[in-house]
Amino acid sequence: MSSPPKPTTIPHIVKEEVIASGKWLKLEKTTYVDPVGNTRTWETTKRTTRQANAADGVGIIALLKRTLHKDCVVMVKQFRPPMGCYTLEFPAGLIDENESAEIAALRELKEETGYKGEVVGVTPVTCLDPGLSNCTTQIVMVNINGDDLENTNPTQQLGKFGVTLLECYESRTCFYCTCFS
Ligand SMILES: Nc1nc2c(ncn2[C@H]2C[C@H](O)[C@@H](COP(=O)(O)OP(=O)(O)O)O2)c(=O)[nH]1
Repeated sequence: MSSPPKPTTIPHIVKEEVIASGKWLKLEKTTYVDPVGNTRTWETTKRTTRQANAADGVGIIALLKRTLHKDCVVMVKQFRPPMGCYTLEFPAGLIDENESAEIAALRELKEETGYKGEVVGVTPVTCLDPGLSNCTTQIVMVNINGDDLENTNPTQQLGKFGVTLLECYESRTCFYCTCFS
């Protein structure tokens, strides 16, 4: 005879204790009740910089549009200390205090690539690595008018990002890309 099923429980957080804290990140021990009613703990990382009611950061899918060129997705190459190597990424950054995702995206795009863009869409807040961290992001879609004089010779404000353009083979999708710098 099988044992009777445990009653289902609404999972919830019991307490969050800080184990270690730095300037940018903290490690917490999260005590929670799981969906079958067991009390358990989880090791959780969080950013210390999170603003109330906002995602931690933005990721920017920026499409460079120029006459007589295929559209290009703008990527940045940068050295990432946690990886110990260079990575090729969508431009991204943290949302500042009192900043919207849209404004943060245009600011970060300008800083990292020199391009001035126009927001054409933004996703809801989404988590990034929920088994590790409560970090969240919003993906912001941006068009760049590459024919605009201020976008013909963009200069980065921070000077530490390598800007790479991925050319779109298909005008409607950007899944098949070739790389030139
Ligand atoms: N996780 C983590 N994040 C960091 C650390 N130092 C800075 N950051 C954050 C702050 C910025 O939003 C972003 C880039 O920092 P940075 O390279 O010092 O850039 P910047 O201050 O030159 O713009 O990363 C750091 O040591 N760890």
